[in-house]
Amino acid sequence: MNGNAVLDIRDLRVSFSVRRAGRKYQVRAVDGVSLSLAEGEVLGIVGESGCGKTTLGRSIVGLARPDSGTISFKGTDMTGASLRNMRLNIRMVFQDPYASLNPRRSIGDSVAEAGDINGFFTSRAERSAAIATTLTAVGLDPSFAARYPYELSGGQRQRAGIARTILPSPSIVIADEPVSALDVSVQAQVLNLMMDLREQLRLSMLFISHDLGVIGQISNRVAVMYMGRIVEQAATRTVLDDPRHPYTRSLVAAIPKPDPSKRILGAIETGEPPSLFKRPSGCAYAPRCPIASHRCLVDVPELRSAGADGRAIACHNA
Ligand SMILES: Nc1ncnc2c1ncn2[C@@H]1O[C@H](COP(=O)(O)OP(=O)(O)OP(=O)(O)O)[C@@H](O)[C@H]1O
Repeated sequence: MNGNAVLDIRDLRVSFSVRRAGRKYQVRAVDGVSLSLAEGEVLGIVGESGCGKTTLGRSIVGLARPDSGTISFKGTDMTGASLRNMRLNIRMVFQDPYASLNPRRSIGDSVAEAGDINGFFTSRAERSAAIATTLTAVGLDPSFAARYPYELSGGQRQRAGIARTILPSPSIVIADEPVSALDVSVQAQVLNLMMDLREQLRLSMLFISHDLGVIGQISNRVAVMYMGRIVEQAATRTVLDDPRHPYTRSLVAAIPKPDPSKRILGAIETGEPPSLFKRPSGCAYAPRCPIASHRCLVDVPELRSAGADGRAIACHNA
């Protein structure tokens, strides 16, 4: 395992049994993912809808059961065992704060829930003070404790959703598309809040998004996912300035750039979007890839380190 990693994932596989047109399929949502997250680091996970990003995040917080592989927090494997206290160290912010805020509970009760379940507060006064401090930390007035989710705007609700994940203060936050459902005008405010909290609380973060532009603003490193696998991983600047995997190139090309000299050429995809029901036998990206060769149709490329900057790529031809 990586020496200073707070989170280390090895060969994680998560699949679902799905019925379609009378037949039973095994959908491999996460198909052999390995990654590590260093203390204080923000690792962006990017890829299009259905590539397995959410399933990866959910399995780390114990909401999806892995078929195999290991998930270690500071060196202790969390798969299998019921390690409730350990789970408090890793919390998840969801795209839709309604998914984590119970509409019938006050914001204060929702924010305190993990602390309540785990006997974190020794008195009512301590609990109220912790709620007030946490609401203030996410930019909400302490009076929001008495309100209900329907009384809040989208941005305020996501702030409350974030407050819920930092009481008690965790080591790692998994943020799953935390700004995608918000108006563009409030997206930057919530991203800034997450960056401030990361610094103040010394959080490590897995930041999941389909939008490489958003990931670029917030992450130190990026892992690009395609059909359940990581196809390229490198420092954020390296990925944005010099993407090598043809899929990463198409994602970077899709970020609007005013300067034509910065546009990436030769990144046009062909073919159908992927379906996990028809996984190609070789490289999963080959049917859409502009540089695919015969080998790509039969031989699945492994993620291999490529270059001194920590870059790894899974491509025969990049
Ligand atoms: N509980 C489930 N039962 C069956 N299939 C599932 C389940 N959860 C996810 N899947 C399937 O696993 C695949 C990966 O889904 P996942 O939500 O992890 O992808 P994603 O990249 O997060 O996409 P999105 O951004 O649309 O949420 C998809 O094909 C999805 O339909």
